[in-house]
Amino acid sequence: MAVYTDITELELGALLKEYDVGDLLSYKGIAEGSENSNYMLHTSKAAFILTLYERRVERSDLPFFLGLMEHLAQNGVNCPLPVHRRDGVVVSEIAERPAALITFLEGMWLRKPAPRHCREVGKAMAGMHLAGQGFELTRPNALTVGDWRPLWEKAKPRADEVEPGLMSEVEADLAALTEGWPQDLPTGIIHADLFPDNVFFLGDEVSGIIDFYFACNDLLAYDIATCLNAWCFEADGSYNLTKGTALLEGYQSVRPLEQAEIAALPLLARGSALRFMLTRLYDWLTIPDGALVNKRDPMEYVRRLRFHRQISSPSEYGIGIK
Ligand SMILES: Nc1ncnc2c1ncn2[C@@H]1O[C@H](COP(=O)(O)OP(=O)(O)O)[C@@H](O)[C@H]1O
Ligand SMILES: N[C@@H](CCOP(=O)(O)O)C(=O)O
Repeated sequence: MAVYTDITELELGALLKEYDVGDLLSYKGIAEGSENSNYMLHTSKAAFILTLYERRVERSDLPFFLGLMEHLAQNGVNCPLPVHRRDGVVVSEIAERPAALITFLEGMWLRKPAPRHCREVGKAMAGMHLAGQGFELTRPNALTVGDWRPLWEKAKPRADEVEPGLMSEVEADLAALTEGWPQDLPTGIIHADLFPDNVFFLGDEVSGIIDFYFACNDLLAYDIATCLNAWCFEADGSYNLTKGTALLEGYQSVRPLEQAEIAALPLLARGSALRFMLTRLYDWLTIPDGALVNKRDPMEYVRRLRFHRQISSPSEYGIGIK
């Protein structure tokens, strides 16, 4: 689930008076998601999502996230559009949380994406990277290579509870990634959490991208690495080369990769696997059992890490260097 904060009809009715969105007809909490509280709203004019920002979202980052959605939507990306209040402001407050009203996107996320969907998400991601050019605000990635060590130090003492030997295994990854992390690759706006649950489809077409709350300026190819991890592995932990090839071909049909980006993929994929393993591990160890929050299995990403460690060429992901 992700409804950390309850809101009353009275509070919501009062909030909606600030907007020109009609009268409240119904609202309900949305079980999916993990970071923020989300409510689905129907008003006499349309359907909306109200997000209350809860966990890893800093209030000072909201102008970046909401401004980015507006910029991307204006530049051809199907993503939610933040609704401005009558006074022009987009960040409101309800139940002592910062909150924003955004437009509702049709579609559903795919539990079992096929190669054709991976191709489409590759295209959509490249389109988003191009559309991000020209966005005037910047935000450094708060979960990149230099941020992994402090997160790891918090989880490390109990890591072997999850899997014996994990502590030394991760230490070796951190050392290798810190040493070899690429610096001189093309940068821009990345989504940084483009998992299947953040991409909506209508039939076989991408109908929208949501959840920009990790978006930042970073290496564009790092976003691709995250997608390879999130879209191209099977439930048994094996890499699906057909899906990887489709995703990379889809991406390149919109934005061809530089040779250096292709060469860096194994390291970037390993780094991205470590990043998601670390946040999952931290949550796994700190969120009490029985809490109404989706706890995601860190071992899924430990297995990805093991796969990336033994890669000797990007061709194993489905792309060759010329
Ligand atoms: N703009 C939107 N249109 C339709 N549904 C949305 C929209 N934004 C969020 N949702 C719904 O809310 C769920 C959680 O949203 P998400 O942004 O992923 O939350 P979190 O940041 O907590 O992970 C999504 O899986 C989807 O069902
Ligand atoms: N995608 C991340 C967790 C963030 O969840 P989201 O619901 O905000 O996409 C993971 O799988 O670890």
